[in-house]
Amino acid sequence: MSVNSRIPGFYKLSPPERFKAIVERSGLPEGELASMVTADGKMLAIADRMIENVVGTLSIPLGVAANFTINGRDYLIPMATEEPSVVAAASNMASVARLHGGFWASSDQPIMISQIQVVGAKDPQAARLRLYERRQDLLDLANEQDPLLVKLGGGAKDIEVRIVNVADKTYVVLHLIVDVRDAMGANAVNTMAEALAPLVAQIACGRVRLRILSNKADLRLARVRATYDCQALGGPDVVDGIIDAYAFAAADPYRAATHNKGIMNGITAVVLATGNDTRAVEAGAHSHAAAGGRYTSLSHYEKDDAGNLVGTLELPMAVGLVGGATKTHPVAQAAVKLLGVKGAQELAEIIVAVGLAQNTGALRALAAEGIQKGHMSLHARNIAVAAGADGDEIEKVVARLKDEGHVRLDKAQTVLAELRQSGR
Ligand SMILES: CC(C)(COP(=O)([O-])OP(=O)([O-])OC[C@H]1O[C@@H](n2cnc3c(N)ncnc32)[C@H](O)[C@@H]1OP(=O)([O-])[O-])[C@@H](O)C(=O)NCCC(=O)NCCSC(=O)C[C@@](C)(O)CC(=O)[O-]
Ligand SMILES: NC(=O)C1=CN([C@@H]2O[C@H](COP(=O)(O)OP(=O)(O)OC[C@H]3O[C@@H](n4cnc5c(N)ncnc54)[C@H](OP(=O)(O)O)[C@@H]3O)[C@@H](O)[C@H]2O)C=CC1
Repeated sequence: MSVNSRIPGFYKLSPPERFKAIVERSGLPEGELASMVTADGKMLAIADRMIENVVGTLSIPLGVAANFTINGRDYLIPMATEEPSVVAAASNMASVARLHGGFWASSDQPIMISQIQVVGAKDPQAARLRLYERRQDLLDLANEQDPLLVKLGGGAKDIEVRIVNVADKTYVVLHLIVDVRDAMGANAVNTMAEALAPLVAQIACGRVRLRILSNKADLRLARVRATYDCQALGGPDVVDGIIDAYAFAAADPYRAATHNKGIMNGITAVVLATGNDTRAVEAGAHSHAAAGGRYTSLSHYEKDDAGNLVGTLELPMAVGLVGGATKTHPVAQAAVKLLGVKGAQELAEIIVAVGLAQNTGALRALAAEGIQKGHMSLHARNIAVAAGADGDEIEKVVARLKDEGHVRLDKAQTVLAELRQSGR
């Protein structure tokens, strides 16, 4: 059935009114869409302020990874993800890393880059130098936009001016380099870039087009290392298998994409749980993986003298504690409280530690028993539910699927039918 999606002023309705409108337009029974609107009134009101055209909320499971020690301190780490076995794998590797002191992490100052694109400058090379000559004026104007940030020790710190050539065009691109302290910083630096645009256009004798941050936040790297005990991982062959898996990802972009997806399983889950911008972090990660001109592994693995596995990971980590959904979503606020973090850099360090643990967990499984055993046995619960199992039936179906080694929907449906027929 086709739906007429033109709804003038849809955004002006309340969430219940919008829901009524989409039920009418969809032609579906209300009951089939009712799960969209299960949030309580308070949460619905919060959601309605967070984004546009809200009808309801989507609950994503929130797990807490155990066993993490980072820079000598223990953390309970909230992770929001829909994917089974992610939290288990992170907790598992954190307990192995713990045997050698856990994760050791560090991070750069929270520096973001905002880009101002100038088009039509007749003398781009000279324009570039004129912009450098006015560096202090530009920084002063930027800092007038955010006195609080400056008071906190942040603010615009420097400029860089690049020439970008595309076909027959030349753009003069000014980078405003801003210390955003405990913010993710997008809004803060975008405000500065927009305020600077007229002066930049005047100095460069061109016209400004884009004024927006770069998600290639490569001045804001977070890094982590951990030593995983050889025996606890399963022995020297597993360690060698992990190193082979890493070498494969380092050399082959097809494998690197999956390898890095495994890292992002952990990273995105913590970024989301803390109300941070998952797309910004993901864009930063993948641009970093391709920084050398060829897409490759974000992590590295090697052996120490005793044959233990040493894992390292380094990537941009633009996360904050003061802006975005971190301040407006009650679950994100609770997640930040549970972590007990004092600043954005500490949060960034925790997130990369989870990314490394997640990556090592997946590689260990791949190098040892294969991914399906652990992942699919935890996924079996989803399959049982998808087959229609309810209450006690779920664990019974899961047990049969695992015993018989087939975690598949058709098998789950057959098992469920048999259970119901036999009345067990
Ligand atoms: C799932 C495990 C850990 C089981 O592994 P296991 O050896 O059966 O676990 P165990 O029963 O010996 O328990 C060891 C520890 O794991 C944790 N653990 C164990 N079970 C649970 C559970 N049910 N719930 C929560 N935590 C669990 C827990 O910390 C536990 O310690 P304990 O608490 O007993 O002292 C293992 O099979 C594993 O790590 N598998 C890999 C899972 C994975 O990586 N999933 C990601 C999804 S696949 C993907 O998207 C990415 C990928 C794979 O393509 C990336 C790539 O290719 O690189
Ligand atoms: N490409 C991208 O990634 C884009 C992302 N976004 C979105 O931008 C949002 C993040 O922007 P962000 O600038 O972090 O958010 P906010 O603008 O909400 O927060 C930053 C502001 O908070 C104030 N502040 C208070 N205390 C501190 C502190 N300790 N450290 C730093 N600042 C402090 C500052 O001054 P003051 O109070 O004076 O403002 C600062 O400008 C996210 O929701 C993201 O999704 C938006 C556009 C593009």
